[in-house]
Amino acid sequence: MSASPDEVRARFDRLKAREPILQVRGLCKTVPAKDGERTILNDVNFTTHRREFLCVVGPSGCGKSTLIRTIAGLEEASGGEILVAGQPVHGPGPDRAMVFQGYTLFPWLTVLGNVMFGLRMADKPKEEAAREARQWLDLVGLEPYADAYPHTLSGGMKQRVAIARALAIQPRILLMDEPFSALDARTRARMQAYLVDIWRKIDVTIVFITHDLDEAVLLADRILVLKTGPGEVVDLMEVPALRPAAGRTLDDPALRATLERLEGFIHAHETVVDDEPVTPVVRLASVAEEVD
Ligand SMILES: Nc1ncnc2c1ncn2[C@@H]1O[C@H](COP(=O)(O)OP(=O)(O)OP(=O)(O)O)[C@@H](O)[C@H]1O
Repeated sequence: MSASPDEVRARFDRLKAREPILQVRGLCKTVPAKDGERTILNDVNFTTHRREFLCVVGPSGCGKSTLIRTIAGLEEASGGEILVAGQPVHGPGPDRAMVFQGYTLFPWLTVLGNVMFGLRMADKPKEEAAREARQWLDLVGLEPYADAYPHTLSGGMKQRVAIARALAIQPRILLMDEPFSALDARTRARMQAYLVDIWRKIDVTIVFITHDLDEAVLLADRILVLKTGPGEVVDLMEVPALRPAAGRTLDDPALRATLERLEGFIHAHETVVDDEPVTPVVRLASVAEEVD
């Protein structure tokens, strides 16, 4: 059943009254090119609030990864600024953690060792780091696998360890760059449900890149829509539902309408980048259909 417009309005009023955690102001990114330079991101502006779940969508090559990597401090902005809890970003920091698409666990460390890694780097004593790491593993349902090595785990389990490892340093923002796109549709749907469950229990703001518009509509509070050539914001869309995922289904007419609007935006702004055709946006199954 759709949430009433008044309920949705009240929810977004509450969300926007929360402390801004991520402020992106006039962000530009240029890179050297044959004929001078190429603008990848142009004047990107948005604000994300505490405990918000923001999805970022846009056609291939529009600069989604560049945006999230610049927020992470892995790339330098060419102009503008990024503030996390009011502080300017000048490089990577413990207030932001990233989960990538590929499996990035350290293969020579156990699951527990992987989750302890950031805690040890932050000089936590070994026993305290192990105790905390076990709590994070418990949160993602993998405490029984603490002593296993990554190669013995399924793709979904590896990403749950990666999420636990990222959250263990207690970041303000969890940055996720297409974290589930290498997973099959069923596992992906389960991971979406896990992620929302975890996010509800902890104080973290999520910025989540996806190619999959269904995934964005099922997961997000708001969806940042980018276009290509150069990457610019075309909309910051509020998803008209009470909360992400649980109970959301694309049978809900309001969500269906949001999805259609998103598809319209993406198709209208799909373009040719550097004379190469752009890969079409992929849609996968809905959480409601797949989760057991
Ligand atoms: N350091 C760089 N030097 C040159 N070009 C770059 C650099 N970083 C990114 N690009 C180009 O900028 C564009 C945007 O790349 P980016 O990976 O951010 O897009 P994306 O929206 O994440 O793409 P996809 O959806 O395909 O993953 C691409 O055309 C890419 O080739």
